[in-house]
Amino acid sequence: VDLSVSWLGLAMANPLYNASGVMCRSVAELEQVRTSAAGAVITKSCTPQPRVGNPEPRYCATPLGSINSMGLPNAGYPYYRDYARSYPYAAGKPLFLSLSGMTLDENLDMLRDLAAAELLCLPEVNLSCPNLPGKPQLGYDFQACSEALTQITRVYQGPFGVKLPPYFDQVHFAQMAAVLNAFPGLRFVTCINSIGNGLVIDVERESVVIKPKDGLGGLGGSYVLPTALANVREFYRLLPDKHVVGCGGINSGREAFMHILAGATVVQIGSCLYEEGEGAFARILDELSALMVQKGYQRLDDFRGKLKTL
Ligand SMILES: C=Cc1c(C(=O)O)[nH]c(=O)[nH]c1=O
Repeated sequence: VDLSVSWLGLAMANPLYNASGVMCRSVAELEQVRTSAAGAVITKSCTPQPRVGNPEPRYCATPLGSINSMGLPNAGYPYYRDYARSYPYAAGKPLFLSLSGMTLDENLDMLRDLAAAELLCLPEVNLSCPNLPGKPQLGYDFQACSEALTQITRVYQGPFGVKLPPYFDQVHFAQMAAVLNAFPGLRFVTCINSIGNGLVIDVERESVVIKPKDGLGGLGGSYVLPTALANVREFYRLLPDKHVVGCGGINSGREAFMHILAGATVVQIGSCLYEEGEGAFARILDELSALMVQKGYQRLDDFRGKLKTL
C-alpha cells in the first residue's frame, strides 16, 4: 500500500510523526524521531528564552493514557531555530517548529526571526497550552485568537498552522472556524492538544499523581480519542481550504485509520510515543498498512474524510 502524503508542498513517505512535546525537546530526541520510521518531525513548543518548566513529578502514565503539567520546559527558540538551520530537508522528512510564547509579542518576535531566516520548516503556533499557571488557553478566547492571528499574519507571510485545544460545543467549533477561515495563510490546524486540567487520583496513596497545580494536568492517550476525532471531523468540514492534523489517542493503526477517515491529512502520536519509544512509529504504520490491505485500500486518499454517517 502507498502511505505517502503530499501537502503544503511537502512530500511525506507516511502520515505519522510525533506530537509536539514528546521526544522533541533536545537535538538527541529530535534525531531519534528523524531517524525513526516517522514521516516528519516537530519540535517541543518553545519560548524565546529556555524554561525549566514546572516542578516534578509533572507527567504520569495510566492504563488509559497520560496526564501532564510540564509547564513548557524547553531549550529556548534559538536552539530549535539552529536545529532547523542544519536540518537535512533533502532527506525528505519535513520539520515543523512549534512556538508557544508566553505572550503574543513573544510569538511575534519568534515568527519575525523565523521569517527572516527563510528556513524550510513550518511553524505550528500553539494556542492551547493548558499548564501555565494563571494563563488561560488562548484557543478558548475567540476574539483574542482573531487579534493574535491578525498580527501573526502581518509578521509571517508564509504557510503556518496552529495547535488547537479541544472544543466541546458545536457553537464553539463554528465560532473558531469563522476566526480561522479569515486567514488564508493559516494552512493547517492540529487537533487536539491535551484535554486541559484533568485530575488523576492514586487510590492506594490517596493522592494526586503530579505536583503542579495540586494535580491538575492535560489528559492524553485513550482518554481523549473520541474528543480528538470529533474535533478533526468538525474542523475538516468547517475549514474546507485547510488541512487538519490529527492528534489524540492514537495507539495503533486502528486509531490512525479513524483520524484519517475523519479527515486528517497526517497524524501525530504523543502519549503512545512517550510510553513505547520510537518503535511505535513502525508498529503503527505496519498496522495501518495491514488494515488498508484488509479493506482493499491502496492509498490514504481512498478513505480520507470518508467517514460515513447514519
Ligand atoms: C506547550 C505546553 C504544553 C504542555 C506543557 O509543556 O505543559 N503540555 C501539553 O499537554 N500541551 C502543551 O501545549
